[in-house]
Amino acid sequence: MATISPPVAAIRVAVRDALRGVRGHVLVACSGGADSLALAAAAAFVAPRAGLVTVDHGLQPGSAERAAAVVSWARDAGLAPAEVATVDVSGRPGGPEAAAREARYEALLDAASRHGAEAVLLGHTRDDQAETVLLALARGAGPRGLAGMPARREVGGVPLLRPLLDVSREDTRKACAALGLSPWEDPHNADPSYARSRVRHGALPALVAALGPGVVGNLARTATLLADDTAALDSLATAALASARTPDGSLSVPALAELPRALRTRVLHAWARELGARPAALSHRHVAALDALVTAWRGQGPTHLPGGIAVSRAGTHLTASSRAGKTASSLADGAPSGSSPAEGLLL
Ligand SMILES: Nc1ncnc2c1ncn2[C@@H]1O[C@H](COP(=O)(O)OP(=O)(O)OP(=O)(O)O)[C@@H](O)[C@H]1O
Repeated sequence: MATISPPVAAIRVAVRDALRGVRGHVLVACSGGADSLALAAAAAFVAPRAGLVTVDHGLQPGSAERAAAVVSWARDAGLAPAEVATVDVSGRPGGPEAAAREARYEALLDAASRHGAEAVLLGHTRDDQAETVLLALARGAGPRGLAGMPARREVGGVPLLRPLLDVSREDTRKACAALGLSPWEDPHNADPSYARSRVRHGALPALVAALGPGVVGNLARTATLLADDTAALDSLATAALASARTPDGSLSVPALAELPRALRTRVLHAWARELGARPAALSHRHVAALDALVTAWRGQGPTHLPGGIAVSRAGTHLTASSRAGKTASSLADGAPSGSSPAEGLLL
């Protein structure tokens, strides 16, 4: 009897576990790299119905050929539908990486809705999670950033699943080798002009050399622990925001002032997003300035948030207005920043 290689088996188990309760059709987002190729091969084996989408960003020579090769493999592997989504990344805000990511997620969500997929599967591994945590630590992120990438997150009504967050990158490579698959090597992954690449090839190996091989798994575990804490605090903050709200859409300063800082800053962050501040542009400085309107009030002027929103203290209320002259309640109703569901997604 043929034996299955342990990495292939481990990845199939991880995918099966992630799909527990999913009866319908799922789509694998596959770049052709080892991680998502191993994921797609496992999904073809364990999912009741799985298809594949590969996004062609048109940013590298040969990207169309790569996409066509991935789709051709997927059809042979029994994944249906298997399709290329071609995206235009020009004219989007942020750097080229952020633009490509946003365009990619939009295309994936669009494919999911066209095909009525119950979920989209992404190939992020434990190593990607450890890199994400290190990058977050280095930029001084709070618990939300240190919580890394969620195993499940709903965006625009579509669950995005990451079944491989407990699987090492080495195992996805071994699985591909065991299955006779030749993954595509993304040249960006080795390009030292990207911080993630420097973490992958420099910082993380140095930490492993200094502290031992458990570092990668431990960083990833930190993300899981903080994700639990963050989810609990977020639900408390949602309730606290509802209690601090007044009928005209402003927030009650006394209600905010009595909250512990950890909750208050979450409430203010959530309110700023609701008012239309783009998540990617909203920094801890904006939230600290909002907090000062509550806790360090000395008659200061308004706090300006990304998206042309100004928040002022008026007596015992925080009120918001936009450059266009809208007030807090109409701002919150209208999602004025034009943000897409894919914006602000953590990769
Ligand atoms: N061009 C693409 N088309 C479809 N999905 C993609 C594409 N690029 C990335 N993805 C999805 O996002 C995940 C993370 O991609 P990223 O490039 O950040 O990591 P990676 O470790 O290089 O992954 P991989 O080895 O699968 O390319 C991939 O595993 C895949 O699910």
